[in-house]
Amino acid sequence: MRQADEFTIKNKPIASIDLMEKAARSFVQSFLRDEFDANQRIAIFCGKGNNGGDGLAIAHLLLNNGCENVKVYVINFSDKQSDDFAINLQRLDESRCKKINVSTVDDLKNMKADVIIDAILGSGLNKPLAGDYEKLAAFINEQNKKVYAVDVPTGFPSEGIIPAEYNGIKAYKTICFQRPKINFFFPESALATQEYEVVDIDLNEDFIQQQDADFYLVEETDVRELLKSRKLFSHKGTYGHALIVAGNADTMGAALLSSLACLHTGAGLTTACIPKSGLTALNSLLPEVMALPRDEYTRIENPAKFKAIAIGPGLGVSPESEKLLESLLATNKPLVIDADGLNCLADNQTLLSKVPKSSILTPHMKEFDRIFGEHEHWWDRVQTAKVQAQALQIVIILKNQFTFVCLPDGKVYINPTGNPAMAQGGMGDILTGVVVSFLAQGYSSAESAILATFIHGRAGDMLADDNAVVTASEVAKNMPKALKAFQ
Ligand SMILES: NC(=O)C1=CN([C@@H]2O[C@H](COP(=O)(O)OP(=O)(O)OC[C@H]3O[C@@H](n4cnc5c(N)ncnc54)[C@H](OP(=O)(O)O)[C@@H]3O)[C@@H](O)[C@H]2O)[C@@H](O)CC1
Ligand SMILES: Nc1ncnc2c1ncn2[C@@H]1O[C@H](COP(=O)(O)OP(=O)(O)O)[C@@H](O)[C@H]1O
Repeated sequence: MRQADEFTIKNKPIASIDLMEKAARSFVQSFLRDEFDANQRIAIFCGKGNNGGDGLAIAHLLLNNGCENVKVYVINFSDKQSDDFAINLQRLDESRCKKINVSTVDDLKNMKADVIIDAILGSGLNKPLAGDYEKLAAFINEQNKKVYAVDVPTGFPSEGIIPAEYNGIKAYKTICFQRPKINFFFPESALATQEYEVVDIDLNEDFIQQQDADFYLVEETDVRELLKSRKLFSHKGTYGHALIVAGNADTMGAALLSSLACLHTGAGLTTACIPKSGLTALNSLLPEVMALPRDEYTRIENPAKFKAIAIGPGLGVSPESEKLLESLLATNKPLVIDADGLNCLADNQTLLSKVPKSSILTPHMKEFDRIFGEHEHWWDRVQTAKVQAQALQIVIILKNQFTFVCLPDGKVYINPTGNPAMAQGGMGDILTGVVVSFLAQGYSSAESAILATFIHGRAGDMLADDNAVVTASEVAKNMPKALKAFQ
């Protein structure tokens, strides 16, 4: 973003002070949508870098928008100041805005505010908060007021490890510029901000898009580009035959859910390889799905006849499961490996090196750590996923509220869809069915993973518009509608 900032200033042409003004304008627009009471006491805390410069410009704009009770607290803990901060300070001095210089936290004894704007430190944070800054963050947090952070809460790193003992400002909302910070996608960010909103500040989009980055946020346009519509004269053979090796006596539901999702995502044929005890349930609940009774097998006869194979949901961890997995690994065709398939890999790490290239692993956090080692921080976990996807030449779908799709070329696609209404057992089984369905239909592993995570989440989002909770089978059944929205 810093490069985009510089590029925009050089090429637009726009002076950095005008870009700051634009950022402040976008912030104020969003802020006033939430906080429309013009009589509220608004305290704006400004550091002396560009984040603080934004804060000063925001103060000016709020006054011009009829907010009468705006007070600026200039945080004077450092002698250094940025050029644009200095320009905006001069502008503010010439206005009627009240300004207080803060040299120590004691200067804030009489501070009164209904709402606080945090413009102390932004993306320039280069070390953990300590000393006066740490005390100031604690003071602001103790006020128990709504805090709106400008671009990033003070003390929150935009990227890298988020310390477990987070000592920065706890914002009610962060209004950030042009792109979300990567760290907003990690669960630890909940310590620093309850929510975030991205506002446009007119940075040069072409430049941003051309940047060679490690992290990409999947957007609707990407999905629209990837998805192919069903063709005239196509038939079930056109859309591939998927095999799902899943289920056990007490976890047959997992196999049914994956098969249901595979069916509803459009695979031409779906076969479920399940224990005999599940056949009645399969035949009565999912008559479209074929069965391959599993009890007597420790390997699949003729796996080559399937275009795509998934293994794991509800499978159980046992020597038989491991043998089954091993036999599929030996075919050297990409597999989708989930749940107990992953647990078998964790139990027998020698199998990991046998995972065929372009296979897709779909672990949640715990499954991931069982295979690749414990991780204290999400940042580290995603770095490991990125490295392992490259080393093993596979796709790793690391699942969470925001799912990270790590590709063999080292790129990481962040999936923005999905919601807490989906936090219920069986949701991962659905994702497996969706992934294998796309794979069967001829999409590449990377495409299947990106499409599956996005549309699975979107199907859940559509349902969550009217429902507090959505079940896994509802998400599966909503896949056709979610897909249709992209045609
Ligand atoms: N990019 C964009 O698109 C746009 C960005 N804009 C805005 O600019 C903001 C970034 O501004 P910025 O680069 O001036 O840094 P900022 O966050 O104000 O910090 C200032 C100084 O603080 C210091 N410091 C750091 N950590 C510290 C610590 N723990 N404890 C104590 N001090 C610490 C450090 O000084 P140093 O340690 O190097 O002496 C640093 O130089 C960005 O968040 C956004 O609001 C918009 O205006 C326009 C478009
Ligand atoms: N709060 C949430 N927001 C978005 N997606 C969620 C949320 N909770 C769960 N999901 C999605 O649901 C799925 C859960 O997978 P998993 O934990 O393997 O479930 P299960 O083992 O019960 O099938 C993942 O795809 C995950 O992204």
